Amino acid sequence: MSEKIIEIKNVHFAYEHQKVLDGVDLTLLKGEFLGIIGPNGSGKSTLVKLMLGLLKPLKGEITLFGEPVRQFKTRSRVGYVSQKSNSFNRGFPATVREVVASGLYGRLGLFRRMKKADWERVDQAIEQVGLSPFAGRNIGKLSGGQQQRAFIARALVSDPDLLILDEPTVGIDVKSVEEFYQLLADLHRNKGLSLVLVTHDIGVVTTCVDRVACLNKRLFFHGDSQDFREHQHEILSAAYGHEIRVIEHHHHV
Ligand SMILES: Nc1ncnc2c1ncn2[C@@H]1O[C@H](COP(=O)(O)OP(=O)(O)OP(=O)(O)O)[C@@H](O)[C@H]1O
Repeated sequence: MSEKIIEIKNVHFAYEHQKVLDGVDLTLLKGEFLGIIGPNGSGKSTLVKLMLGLLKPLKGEITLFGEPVRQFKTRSRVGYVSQKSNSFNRGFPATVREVVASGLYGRLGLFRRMKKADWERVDQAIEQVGLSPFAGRNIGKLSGGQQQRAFIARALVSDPDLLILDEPTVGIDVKSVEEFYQLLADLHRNKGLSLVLVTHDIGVVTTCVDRVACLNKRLFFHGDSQDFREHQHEILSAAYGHEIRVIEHHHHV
């Protein structure tokens, strides 16, 4: 059987008195690409923070690479790009190379000097996301889509086995979004990376990912994207609470 990268069992969570997650069970196997969808405020980012051990469940268990997440120490195995990564101040004084290098600090310790081999890894990660021509440019002087690629490179520089992306395409134009999904599909296919993508783009989950989780406090669906496609109308109406029309996207990945 494939290795379980993430296992979430009967997880409940509340902020003060507001119940946000109610009995969620979810598994991510090695090499899987999971898309998490759900309406605004349905608990997606909270679930991601629980997966990362940044929040503690009220009830239930979460393991990462087979270890209880709160005790998990090998942080470099997990790359995380949060929703807010790209709300960067235009004047922020760091180059793409420096921002990407900061992804190694967790492993190296903030004050250890970067060696030549470390800078080579940085440049390799920058190349992987197609940003080599911008490596020396100030991060604030890139477009939103390019900045997002820089944050992916920062998450990739420690060579993680798992990449978690929380709504990474907010505020990015259609063409850059297409390229971005292409990049994720390549990483998934060619590097065997396990991926979790939180998105509002239902078209993407029906075309790019292997597995879909549809959340609104509890899971309304967790299964293969093919099954999701066949039943998406019922699943989405149940989870979003009203009839929604899915606009078909054709992502060429
Ligand atoms: N730090 C917090 N303190 C109190 N309530 C919070 C906090 N973070 C989120 N919430 C509330 O918990 C609920 C779930 O929020 P969460 O961010 O997990 O949803 P989401 O599905 O990621 O939403 P969106 O799609 O809008 O980003 C929301 O009602 C939100 O207002």
